[in-house]
Amino acid sequence: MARVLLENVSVDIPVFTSETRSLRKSLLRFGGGSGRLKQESGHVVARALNHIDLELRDGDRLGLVGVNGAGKTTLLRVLAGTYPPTAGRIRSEGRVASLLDVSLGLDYELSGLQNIYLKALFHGVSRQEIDGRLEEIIDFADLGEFINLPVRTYSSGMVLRLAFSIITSMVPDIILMDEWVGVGDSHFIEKATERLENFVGRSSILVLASHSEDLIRKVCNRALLMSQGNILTDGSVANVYHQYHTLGPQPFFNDAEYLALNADVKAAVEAGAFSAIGHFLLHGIYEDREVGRGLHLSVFAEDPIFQEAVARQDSTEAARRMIAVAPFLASVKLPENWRLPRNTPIPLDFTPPPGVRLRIPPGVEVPEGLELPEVYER
Ligand SMILES: Nc1ncnc2c1ncn2[C@@H]1O[C@H](COP(=O)(O)OP(=O)(O)OP(=O)(O)O)[C@@H](O)[C@H]1O
Repeated sequence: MARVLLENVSVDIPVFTSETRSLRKSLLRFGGGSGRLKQESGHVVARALNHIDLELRDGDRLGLVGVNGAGKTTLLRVLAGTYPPTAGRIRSEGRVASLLDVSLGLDYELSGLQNIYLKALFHGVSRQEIDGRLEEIIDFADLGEFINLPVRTYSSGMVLRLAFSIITSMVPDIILMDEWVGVGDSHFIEKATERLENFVGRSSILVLASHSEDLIRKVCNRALLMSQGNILTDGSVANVYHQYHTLGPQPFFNDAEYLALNADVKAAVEAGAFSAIGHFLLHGIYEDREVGRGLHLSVFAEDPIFQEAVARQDSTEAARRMIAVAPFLASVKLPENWRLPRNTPIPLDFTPPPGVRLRIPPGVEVPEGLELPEVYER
């Protein structure tokens, strides 16, 4: 039985570059520390994962979905044990095979044959098990006489073939992959794809990060929508993509929170009538509802853009307006460390109802000379 449990896991990565000094200076100048780049005891660190809770069980084929920099690879590295969490803890039961850096752990001075033992032992495979699979590993790598020569004499494609052959000969419980590995020339790729499918099929848990929706839909039965180091949604692949395509990687819609706040919807979803996001786009957005994170749709009562979209029954446009305005509402709680792009448009055309205050969210810059309306908090 395989199982993985992440509790409140955060990862901060120190950023050491020649720019660091000036980066530190600009952080000081802009009063930095609230966003994804923070100063910690004189160093600049990037928050790559932010308070992640996640449980994986037998049968999970988890797809990691999100834009560049969302935290997918970092999450895989934490699961692989390459990045220790800065905070929180991980418990994992089962043998892990990571296809993130397949050639990691090879010694280039040793022969291919010696490396088979070295790398397999490194992954916790016993000598006896390796003996039993040796012939098959060598056959698959198809390196001919090179198997007895030092790996430093191999081309990069040959190194990958050897490493791939060793890893995929294992029988792991948990497989970690960043995109579907493609190795070697076209003939080898064909062989490798078949081998990879068998390899994945034998595992109990798969975690696959990919920008290919087709691949995730084909391989996975569960998905996470990640953004800025946070998990926004954990649910079925269909729901995650539905949300990703309509709302984008925004923090304002979370299935669990929407259902907890709207008991009637929860009942309908449990009865199988809708998914949470499906209900929201078909019905919820037209009603005065709590969306989550302190966002209530009644704040759009006097907004012509939102109301016109609702009148046209254009839920996508209404949702777009919602996510353009929501970060600027003082009552909306953004995830910790959430930071918007500097040039995010400020919705100056939005008029809130009396008593509702607006603010400039972390990360957004007010263009020089722009007078903010009265409703913005200073
Ligand atoms: N080695 C590193 N040095 C500095 N920052 C890093 C490093 N690795 C990750 N980060 C930070 O962590 C964030 C998450 O990166 P990660 O590589 O996990 O994203 P991703 O979702 O896999 O992106 P992509 O789709 O581009 O592969 C990045 O925005 C970056 O700020």
